[in-house]
Amino acid sequence: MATVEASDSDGKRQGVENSVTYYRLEEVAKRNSMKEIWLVIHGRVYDITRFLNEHPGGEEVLLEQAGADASESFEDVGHSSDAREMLKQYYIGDVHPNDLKPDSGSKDPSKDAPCKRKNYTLKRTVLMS
Ligand code: HEM
Repeated sequence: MATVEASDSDGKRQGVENSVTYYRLEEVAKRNSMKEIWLVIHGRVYDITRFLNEHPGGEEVLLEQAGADASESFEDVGHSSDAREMLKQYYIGDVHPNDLKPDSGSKDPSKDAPCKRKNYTLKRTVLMS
């Protein structure tokens, strides 16, 4: 696996807080099935395999973004702060610095296809704003 432990250069872990695992985008791209599904949101990598069945927006939209940068579609939906809080439990590391786009991957229209699910409602956004 092409990962780099930030605090692991001498082979020893120096404490959990300082340890970041970096993933290359090609590594993330392989995790694109129901068996294992990773997403990138704002430069962070999430293993959402066990969240698939629990996602209130359904598993289909997550599978559409599997292995890719879902920053734009995640924002397009207008997810609540609860949803953002949930992200933390699926966080596994950061995108490798060499693969980061200047804007952390949130605005590249060629890569970030907007969520393709038709007619999802934004009622939560409206209610909450
Ligand atoms: C791991 C990342 C994600 C988490 C933790 C998450 C979490 C949630 C949660 C908690 C909700 C309920 C509404 C809210 O609280 O905002 C929701 C709804 C929804 N999510 Fe996600 N979501 C994630 C990724 C995505 C992605 C990548 C898409 C792509 C389009 C998506 C599409 C939706 C849709 C369509 C709804 C339903 C909105 C509605 O009908 O009100 N989600 N999500």
